[in-house]
Amino acid sequence: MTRIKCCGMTRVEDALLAAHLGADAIGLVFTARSKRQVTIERAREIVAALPPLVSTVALFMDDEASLVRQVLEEVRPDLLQFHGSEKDAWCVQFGRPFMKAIAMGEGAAALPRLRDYPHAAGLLLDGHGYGEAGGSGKAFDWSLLPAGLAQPVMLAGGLSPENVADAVRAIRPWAVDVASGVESAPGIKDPDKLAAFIHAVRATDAA
Ligand SMILES: O=C(O)c1ccccc1NCC(=O)[C@H](O)[C@H](O)COP(=O)(O)O
Repeated sequence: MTRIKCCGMTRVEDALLAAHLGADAIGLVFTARSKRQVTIERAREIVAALPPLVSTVALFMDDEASLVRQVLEEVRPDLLQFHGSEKDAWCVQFGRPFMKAIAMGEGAAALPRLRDYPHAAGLLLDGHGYGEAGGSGKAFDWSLLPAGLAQPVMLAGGLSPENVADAVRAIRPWAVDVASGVESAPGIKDPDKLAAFIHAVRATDAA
């Protein structure tokens, strides 16, 4: 079964809808580099409203360790996700499971970085270029992915209700992740797109 993470939640109602439609995880973006940045207060409201067994992922991009610690203490996410040039040793300092995003936008030049995060619980492969923010809506060339990566792969970057079935069939990733492809505006989820995205993944799994 392909896990589904819906990222860039800024409203309680969107996070609840994603959960009730069957999303496995929601993402909360804390970096100021994002158009989907949430305050700690709003993040706490979202986390408190979620039903059990829906995971919460806190995202950062080259932020201060003090912000990560504050979020861990005050929001209590299940998983961290680092989106910038953070090194494996830096990510490990928090003693929590983390995903490392790898910018795949440069094509084959990005492949060596897939081996740089031995302590990551998984790799989130995104479509933007190195140093650029996530949530870009850019896809990358899925055929670049080497077989037999040691860590679970979360496929991201330009996924939408229209292309996610192809992505799941082509890659069979551990999980898929979407932000802009299910939005009407940055941080505002479109209920129809959200439902269509989750349905497309589940239908592909079942086929
Ligand atoms: O979503 C953001 O605004 C964002 C900004 C800075 C760093 C990371 C960010 N999002 C990370 C995600 O996990 C997104 O879901 C991922 O980049 C896919 O986005 P999209 O291509 O829009 O589906």
